[in-house]
Order: sequence, then C-alpha cells, then structure tokens
Amino acid sequence: MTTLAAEEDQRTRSITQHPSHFKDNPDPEPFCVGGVYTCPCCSYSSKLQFNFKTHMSNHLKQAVRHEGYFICKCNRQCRTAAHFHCLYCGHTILRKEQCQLHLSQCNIHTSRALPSPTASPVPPLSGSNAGTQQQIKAGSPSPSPTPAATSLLSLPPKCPERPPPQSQRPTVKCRHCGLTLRRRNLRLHLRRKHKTLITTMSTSSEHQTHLVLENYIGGKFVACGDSIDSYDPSTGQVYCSVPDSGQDEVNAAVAAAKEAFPDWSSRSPEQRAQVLNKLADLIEANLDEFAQAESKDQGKTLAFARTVDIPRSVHNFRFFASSVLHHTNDSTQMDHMGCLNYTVRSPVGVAGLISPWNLPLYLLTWKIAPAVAAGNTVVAKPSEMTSVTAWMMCKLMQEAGVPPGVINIVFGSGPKAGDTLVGHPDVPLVSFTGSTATAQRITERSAPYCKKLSLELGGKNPALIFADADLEQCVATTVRSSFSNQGEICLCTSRVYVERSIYPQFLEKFVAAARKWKTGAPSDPGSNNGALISKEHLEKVRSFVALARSEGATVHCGEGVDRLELPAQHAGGYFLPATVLTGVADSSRVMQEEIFGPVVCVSPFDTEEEAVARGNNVRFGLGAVVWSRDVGRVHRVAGRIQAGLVWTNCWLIRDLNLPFGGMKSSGTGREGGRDSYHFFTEVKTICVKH
Ligand SMILES: NC(=O)C1=CN([C@@H]2O[C@H](COP(=O)(O)OP(=O)(O)OC[C@H]3O[C@@H](n4cnc5c(N)ncnc54)[C@H](O)[C@@H]3O)[C@@H](O)[C@H]2O)C=CC1
Ligand SMILES: N/C(=C\C=C\C(=O)O)C(=O)O
Repeated sequence: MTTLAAEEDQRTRSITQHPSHFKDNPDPEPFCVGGVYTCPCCSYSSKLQFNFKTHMSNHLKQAVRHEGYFICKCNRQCRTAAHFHCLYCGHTILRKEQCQLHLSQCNIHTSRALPSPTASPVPPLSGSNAGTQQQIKAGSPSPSPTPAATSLLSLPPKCPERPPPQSQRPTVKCRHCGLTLRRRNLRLHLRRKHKTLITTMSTSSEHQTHLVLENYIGGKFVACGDSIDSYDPSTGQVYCSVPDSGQDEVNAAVAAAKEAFPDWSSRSPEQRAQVLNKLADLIEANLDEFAQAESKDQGKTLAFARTVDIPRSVHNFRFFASSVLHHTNDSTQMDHMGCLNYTVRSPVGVAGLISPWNLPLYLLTWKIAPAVAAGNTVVAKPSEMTSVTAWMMCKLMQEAGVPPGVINIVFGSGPKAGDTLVGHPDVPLVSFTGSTATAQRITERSAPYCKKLSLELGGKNPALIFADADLEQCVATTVRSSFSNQGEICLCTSRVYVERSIYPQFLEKFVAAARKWKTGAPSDPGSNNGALISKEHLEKVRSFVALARSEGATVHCGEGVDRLELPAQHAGGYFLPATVLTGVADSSRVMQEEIFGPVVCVSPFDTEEEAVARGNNVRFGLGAVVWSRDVGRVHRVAGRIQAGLVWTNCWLIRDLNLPFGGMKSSGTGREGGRDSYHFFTEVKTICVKH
C-alpha cells in the first residue's frame, strides 16, 4: 500500500468506524496510546478516561450523516464549526454545498468505486471495520459515477482538494502573542492560551460556519443535550444550534449565581466597576466581530450593529460601572425625637434577566451591567432567536475578571428556560424586556413569590406633527423613527398624526423618503434595513398590511407595491420594504396593536386636543414624538401624552441617567441610572436614637 493509500485507509477507517464502534462497544482502551486517549475523528485527546468517554458520547449524539460525509459537531475541537469530513480522503470541507464539488474533483473518490450519494449516502455506521471498508471499496450498491467523476478518472493520481504538504499549509500569526501557527490551530490556541474570542464569523461569506452554542454556568461552558435551530434571517438558513435549556440547566445556573453572591456583593463598587470596564474594553476590541455576528443572527444591517448595537452595549458597561460610584443615600433628622434616620441599599441576590431579539446584546447588557454593578449575581436568558453575541461575550468573561458564577447565561426558549428562571424560588427579582403577553405570564408566574419585577414592553408610539414643525427635519427623522432596525425597536413610531394644513405636503415627502429607505443585504453599506427576525414575524407584519388593505386603507409604498431587489443568496430571507399606510381607522387593530415591523400609519388631525386624545387612544404608553417650533405647545403636549418617554423635535436621543420604561400596557418600573440602581438593590431605613 502506498503511503497515501495507507493514510487514506486509516482516515477512512477511523472516520467511518469510530462513532458506531464506540456505541456498540463503549470501551475507550482501543483509543488509548501511551496513556493518552485520542479521538480518531477529530483528534481530541485527554489523559482522563472519563473526559474521553464524555467526548465520545457527545460525538455519538451529534455526529450526523450527510451525503457521504459526517458533520462533526464535536463540542471540543470544533466548538464553533460543523465540519464535513469526507469519508474517502478525510478532507475537511466547511460548507455543505462544497461536498459535491469536492467529490467530483478529488480523484481518490473517482478512482475507486463510489456509492452514489443520493442512492446510498454512506456506508452503514454499524458493523465491523472490515465490513465497512468492504462496503466503501465495493461501493455498495453498485457504483454509478457522476459524469464529472467519470471524466476525472483520467486525471493524474493526485487529489486537487487534498491539503497541501505541511510546509505549504496556511499559517497565521496570533495577534496576542505573535506565535506563528497553522490557521486551523488558531481557535484552539486562542482558547487555551488567551481565553479570548474564538472567531465565529469569517468576513468572507465563503467561510460560513455552523455554530454550536453552549450555556455559560459557573464560569464554564457547559453543553446541553437538546438544541434549538437558529436561523440567519437574511437567508432563511439554519446556521446555529442554541441550547434548549430546561430545569437542570437553570437550576445549575441559579446555584452557581447563589454561590458567587456573597463574595461579589461584598466587593467595593470600584472593584466591580473595574471588571465591567474591562469587559467593555474587550467587547470594544472585538467590535467588528460582534457586529458581524449580531447582523447575521438578527437580520439587521451590519452598519446598524456597528454603530448602534455593539457601541451601546459597550457603553452600557461603562455607564453603569461609572454610575454605581456616584449614588448617595437619604437621611433625615428628627432632633425633637433625638433620632437620625438614614437609608442603606444592598444588592438583592440572584437576578433573573430575560431579553428579546430586536437589540440582542444591547438589551441584555442593559440589564446585566446595572445588576452586577450593584452587587447582584445574574442568570440571564437571551432570546433563543438571537443568542450568539451573548455567547461570544461569555468568552470574554474570564479575561475581564468576572468571577465564576457572577454572570451565568442560559440559552433556550421562553416557555422552557425562561419560565423556569422566572419561577425559581431563589431568584427574587426579574427584569424582562419583550412582549406584553409574555409579561403577563411572567407576572402570574412570579406572583406567588412576590418577586420584584421590571417589565419593559411594547409600544404603539405616536408622532404628533404640528404645522409649524421644521418639515425637512421632521420628515427625515420620522422615516428613521418609523423604520430603523426594520421597525423592530419598541420605541419606533407606529402612528403619525399630521396637522391637516400640512398633511398633503408631509405625506408626499414622507412617502418619497420611505421609498429611498433601502431594504437590502444586511452587509451592503447602502442598505438602511435588513431582514425581519423570522418567517413567522414576517408573516405577522404582512398580515397587518393585508388587514389594513382589506379595511380600505391605501398602501403608498412598500409591501405589495414596491418590488424588493435582493441578491440571490438572500432570496429566502425575511425582507419587507418600508411601508406607509393611510386611511386606517383609529379603531383598527392596525392602529391599536404593536406591529413591530417597518409599517407606519399616517393620518391627519385638526386640533391639538384631538392630536393628544388620539395619541393616547391605545393601551400602550411607551414613547412619543412631538414636532413643533412652539415651545409652549411642546411642553404642554409632552406633559399630556401618556408615555414614559417623549421626544420633541428629535428621536432616540438617550441619556442613560434618566428613567426608561412605559406606562399602561408598556410596562411597570423604570430602568436607567438611579432607577436601575434602585431596582437592583433593596433599600432599608435605619432609625438611630442618640
Ligand atoms: N422590545 C420589545 O418591545 C419587544 C416586543 N416584542 C413584541 O412581541 C411580539 C412577539 O415576539 P416574541 O419573540 O414572542 O416576544 P417575547 O416577549 O415572547 O420574547 C421576549 C423574551 O421573552 C422570553 N419568553 C417568552 N416566553 C416566556 C415565558 N413564558 N417566560 C419567560 N420568558 C419568556 C423569550 O424567550 C425572549 O427571550 C413581537 O411581534 C413584538 O410585537 C418582541 C420582542 C421585543
Ligand atoms: N428597550 C428597547 C429599546 C431601547 C432603546 C434604548 O434604550 O435606546 C426595545 O426595543 O425593547
């Protein structure tokens, strides 16, 4: 046998034989050489038999077949990537689509009888080594080489896809220590030596990877038996597996947080701030990678993730690290009683934090930062649809000096992981951002424990535009406030009321500007919007436009009117163009319910009184915008609008010191600077008689 053939034989045997062999006979000894157990499939090795067995059973759970190839989702060596190992030459392929290409190009495959991938995808996993070999060699059922394979039979006996000799293999320099290593070893090197980010995304779409996320509990990544598929909304393709955590995972995370609480809460605010600042620095140092990941995971444009989501996540940590240093307590004198009263504040304990999918890392860190700055430990559950950047952040925790158990992240669905967290007796407070319906469930679930709740919910935010407004500025900002982030921000404008005298003028300019608000590939710098979060959400948003139409509304632009021009790879994505409706009655569901998409209704009004009344005529009360140059009117109307935040002549200018939250069905409680501090601490009044 030639060396090449021997190598090939060895690879073939190990790859085909390994998982099934282990399953039938889980004896680790055949894999032990010189006291080291080595996985033949992915070269994981350990001196500990127990670790090795765990590794192998993970393989068994996760290795799946695909057209003659294994997808190795090994949790150790390939944590972030599902590799396709060619059964015949062992070559690693990163993308499923390249399998066929490789098959047709590599003459090792074509020079031997090859089973047709469609007719008989892979030799059976069970069975003896010899049997497996024989089936590959015999090509059972009878070989039917593809035309490409046949034409390649005459090629010289060299596999064009085989890895180049060691000396020619691509190398990279570690940016942390300067060490030159093979590119494929960089991931392992970073994890082992620098405990920092493992590259999750390549800038080139040619090198997409399948991510397998793990929970972060007690300072360690912990695999979860079950998983949920996560989609790239811009392609409609699954690209990530998110742990489907349940009671065991949540209990473990709460226990870890509880254990970490005494030490963390007794540290000084300065010590805690130092850790948060370091975490901010590390996220910032990896801003681009975070932005890429957020864009891919959520569907938003890369530009938005780069300029809003990730910088604001960094800012959350810096802001609360600083803000916690400046709080003061109250005191009162009662000299006539010989008493001095004062307040003290202490962290509450283990905080349960549940965040949504629209601004994933931003809204998660908006909760984590103030909670841990105040001395709590946390168990956070991001949305199952957008978990990647939270998981990436976990990779930075150790380097930032976050002690094990202080920040635990459990991934999974709302009804399973979220519900368990909310109902956990050792979690005395819950901060939630998301839908009003889920908030109602959370309120019921936590009622038996009288938990402290902060609920930031949906909106149906009005913009009231008076005739004396600066029209140009107003149009430009209202387009932004209506459609930014695909309209998936709880503060987005949903109803635009315009004083009748300027209504036609406003509508014309507004529709023209909405048409220019480009919906396209998230990575395209020219795109203003990317894709909506999910197929279901896209359908929901579309159904509101259809409802409006059926009720006699006019669709001026967007859904059903303008065609979207999308690159081919985004044909399966969840895109919907900026849509402007008129003629919708205030009583319509379209005017009453949160759509949470790039759809806005415009309607004329006659008096200030009417504008305020109609603005308030919904069950929500989160945000509002008032457009007028009349200072008196601005203050008057802002005072009368039922909303937690009112902007006048601007939108989304945020001072994190000030309270954020909604009235009515838009929530209970406020967060931001002092409000977050108050929420995440318990206050005690002490009376001293002297
Ligand atoms: N920021 C906001 O105001 C948001 C509003 N929404 C609105 O809600 C609608 C539905 O979106 P969803 O993704 O279903 O929002 P949701 O409110 O169900 O999801 C938000 C978070 O809550 C979790 N969750 C769900 N059920 C839970 C439960 N029983 N216990 C604990 N946690 C639970 C989810 O896993 C996610 O992490 C959207 O169309 C939009 O109108 C959604 C997300 C954010
Ligand atoms: N809470 C949300 C947005 C917050 C934005 C901000 O703080 O500026 C949301 O969309 O749920």
